Amino acid sequence: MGKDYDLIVKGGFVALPEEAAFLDIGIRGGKIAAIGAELSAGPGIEIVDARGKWVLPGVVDAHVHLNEPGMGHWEGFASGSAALAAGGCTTFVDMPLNGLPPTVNVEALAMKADRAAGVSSVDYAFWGGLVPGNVSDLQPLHESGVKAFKAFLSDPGGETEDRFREVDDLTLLEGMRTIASFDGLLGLHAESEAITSRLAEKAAADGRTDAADFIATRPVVAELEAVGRALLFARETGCRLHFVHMSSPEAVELIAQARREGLDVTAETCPHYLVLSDRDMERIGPAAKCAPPMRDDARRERLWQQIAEGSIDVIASDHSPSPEAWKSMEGRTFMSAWGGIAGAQSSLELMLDEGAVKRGLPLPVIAKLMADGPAKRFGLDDRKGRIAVGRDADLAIVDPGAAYTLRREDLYQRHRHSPYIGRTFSCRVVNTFVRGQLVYSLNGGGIVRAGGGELLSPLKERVNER
Ligand SMILES: NC(=O)NC(NC(N)=O)C(=O)[O-]
Ligand SMILES: [Zn+2]
Ligand SMILES: [Zn+2]
Repeated sequence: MGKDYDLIVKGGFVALPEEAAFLDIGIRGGKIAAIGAELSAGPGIEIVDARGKWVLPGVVDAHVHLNEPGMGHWEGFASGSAALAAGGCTTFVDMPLNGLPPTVNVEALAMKADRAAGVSSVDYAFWGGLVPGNVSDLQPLHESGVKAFKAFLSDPGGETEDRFREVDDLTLLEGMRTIASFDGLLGLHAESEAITSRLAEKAAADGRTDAADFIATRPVVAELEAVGRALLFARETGCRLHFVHMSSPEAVELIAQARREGLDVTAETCPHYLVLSDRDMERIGPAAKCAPPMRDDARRERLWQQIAEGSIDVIASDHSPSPEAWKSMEGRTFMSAWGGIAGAQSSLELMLDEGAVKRGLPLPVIAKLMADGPAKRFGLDDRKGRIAVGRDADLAIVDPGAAYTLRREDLYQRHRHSPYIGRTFSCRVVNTFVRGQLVYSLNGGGIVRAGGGELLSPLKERVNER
């Protein structure tokens, strides 16, 4: 007779969907086979002692930019997935931009899948892009397994000719009609190009280049206008929408209202909008630059309330790395520095520290925002997102007593800048399991199993055979 389990994670404080409790998790063949108070450990079963630890479902980070193909010198699937694993993430969904070519047709998708295969340490899926001129590529991309489409309403930035571009209103409308026709999902970077670009021009003309000036070029109203316009188009087309990196509680409220009216729409925010403010952007400098910018403390606290009220569906890192030179004030200004936070490794620890420890949010709430919520929204919940029998054994084990101060050398990403360097965390990810395999061990050598990640929606034969 075969053994009941390959592995038992014993005695941890386990975040189930509805409650957290001291439980054992039995794992067999990479899946969760049993959850119980005292699972019996027969001969040959490996035991992981999780007493005194928190056991959470592995984070599903639905918003990262790992930059391959073409921009692997900025990040890459190996280094980016290592940082994610060290932060308790077991699945990511990679954005269609910042790599070259951008993922706006099936050919580009196949190139990206090639680069990730055998390289990523955690499981993954892909976004496709909606840009001017590619509406006819949306259905083929959908059939090739992209989990959602991304469009920018404002200029995504970057300097190359063939970079990802923002949509005009007609492209957005027609794209939404097409995506609705196959019941796909559209994710939006929602800031008004008309407002932000004119304010940026004026600032440039006046020689205003510092952090406060940058923040002033991207006001809350620019987010509200873009969200409002997209919701109007969603009413018109029936397209399902996901608003990425919402920075203001006003925008989250607009989305919540639309949902009450029956629209199929979700809101994402990121740890940086919850733990950093506009003042922190000024204090930290370009490592804390992103768009939309961080807001004032009152808005930040209101976002935490909206989390407690259930108005926010997804927390994602928006890990958008760049070389150090792009984040330096040498030869640059805050205004010309790269916009993007390279914080993937810290997402779960930030949410646990600031959410669970400081604000008393239950672990299941954090688990829902960081694993179950994104898994559901991005169609990965057949395998991912929960600690439940039958799901993949993807686990993040956190030591709630392992306070530490983040140093550059702790980071696994390619370029070691982060707005959180020097920050003291009250807890730390100690082990990350993907499908029952230990991938990251804080005290046992860091990344102990590289390159074992799987593409969750394999490209069709047709694509591979090209
Ligand atoms: N080109 C980017 O990666 N942009 C990202 N940058 C941010 N958020 O500052 C994003 O998601 O918009
Ligand atoms: Zn964005
Ligand atoms: Zn992004």
